[in-house]
Amino acid sequence: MSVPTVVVHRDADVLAKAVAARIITRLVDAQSAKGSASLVLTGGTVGIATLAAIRDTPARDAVDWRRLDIWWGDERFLPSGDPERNETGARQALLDHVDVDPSRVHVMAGPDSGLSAEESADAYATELAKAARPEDHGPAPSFDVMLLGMGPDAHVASLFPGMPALYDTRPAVAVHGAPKPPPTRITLTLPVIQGSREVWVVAAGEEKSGAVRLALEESGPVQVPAAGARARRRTLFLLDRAAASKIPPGLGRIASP
Ligand SMILES: O=C(O)[C@H](O)[C@@H](O)[C@H](O)[C@H](O)COP(=O)(O)O
Repeated sequence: MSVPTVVVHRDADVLAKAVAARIITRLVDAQSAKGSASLVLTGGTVGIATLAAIRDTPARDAVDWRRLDIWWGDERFLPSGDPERNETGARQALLDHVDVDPSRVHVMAGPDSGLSAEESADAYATELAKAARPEDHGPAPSFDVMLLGMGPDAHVASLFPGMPALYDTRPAVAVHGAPKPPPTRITLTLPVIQGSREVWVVAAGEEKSGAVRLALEESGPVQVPAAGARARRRTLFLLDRAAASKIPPGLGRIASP
């Protein structure tokens, strides 16, 4: 697994715009090389602000949105269209504004599908397996970019410290009793996160600074899930100055103006 590289931006607004530019470039490169690309979205303020920044970037038209597979790292187990769903936020911020292929937008089903949370997670795992290629060497695609927001408790996706999902080796699982509402969620698990080509953890604000430090040190992923957010090829921690304020000197930090 790759050692994280840290890039620090002035504030949350510049961070979102910088991550947006980085995503556009990464998707264009992947599509040029392979003919298609895959992107895993996250909920949370930075995750959604990044999507809105992509929407507002003229260079977004360099991406062939029809040849992009869009997945989610986690989802709140709520009915389709619920404003609290990560899917709803992503559609409003970006997906409703670009010409995505609906068959390549892979949503995690909510209760209105008639599935339980467990059944929804199993259905997603099946969809992941169908999309996996032999060269991915696993039960899910080796995603070009997996975006992960991070909570002040160092959770990523809906992998919260000490909870059973962190011990689960299935690709996607249901979460009950999540400390961040709503309590019932669907999440990818660490093996799928770690099978990605690139993982980008995005975080802004002083309240994330302690979790950032723990995540960059050799912490255990059960207590510090973001410490398990490591990719096959490249792991980035894309932060604002406030979230980076407790990083020990020399820990892979590349400061930007
Ligand atoms: O469903 C969710 O809530 C997210 O997927 C979650 O993992 C989020 O990314 C972090 O909690 C950070 O959220 P903030 O950026 O809003 O602090």
